[in-house]
Amino acid sequence: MGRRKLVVGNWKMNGLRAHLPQVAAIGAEANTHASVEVGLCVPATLILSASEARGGAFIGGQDCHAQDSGAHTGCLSAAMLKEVGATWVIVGHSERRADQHETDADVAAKACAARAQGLKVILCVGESLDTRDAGAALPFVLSQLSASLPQAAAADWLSIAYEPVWCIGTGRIPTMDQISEMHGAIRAALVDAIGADGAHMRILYGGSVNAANAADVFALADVDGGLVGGASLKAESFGPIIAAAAAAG
Ligand SMILES: O=C(CO)COP(=O)(O)O
Repeated sequence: MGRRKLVVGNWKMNGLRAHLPQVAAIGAEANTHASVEVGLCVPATLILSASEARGGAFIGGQDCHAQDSGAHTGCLSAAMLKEVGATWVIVGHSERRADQHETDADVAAKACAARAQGLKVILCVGESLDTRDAGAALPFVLSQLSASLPQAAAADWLSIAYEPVWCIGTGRIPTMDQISEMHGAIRAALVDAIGADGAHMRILYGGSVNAANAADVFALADVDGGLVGGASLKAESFGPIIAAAAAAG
């Protein structure tokens, strides 16, 4: 479908100014693989300096509030992220759904708020191990997707990340068949929900992506790239993942 591969690092609560050389090195890797869109979602404290060091990579935030401003101590609006250089933001990461009790409706509202500021959005979905073991992964993820999907969802500003919770930071990944099945089901659900544009929306896989498994994952039909945690913290581990996406075309 001509979908450009998208590979995004999620630094989570990692990174101080001392790590900015890694942003520059990853930005340089991005420049050598221009066929791939590369980004880094860094802690909010690093967005400004990372956006000055970013090279060919875009810089994003890891969450935003659904409101533009107000009495929400400790929260950041999409406008605030944008002002310091973010062009993308992740919403609905499973760690926020678990730790901050974010609901599907919260996630949809955050995505809309980001869109209103002109930010591009990665919306995360994924099942727990219990749900997977109960044989309910597919219906769970599809229902989470449908309830989290923002109004006016469109491929030019929204991407989906399938991140099974049991694969995040565990070194485990689903089988290639399981990833294919889920991405195919998400693709069909997107086309169902938003029409033909759903065929253009990028669907990323996330959860223990590394240099050893990236080529196999990125070769799957409906996998349009990855959302990478631990392996994105250093250019030496993220670079080969970017290269694998470039090779997968
Ligand atoms: O949660 C993730 C990215 O958002 C995945 O993290 P890991 O790549 O460290 O498993």
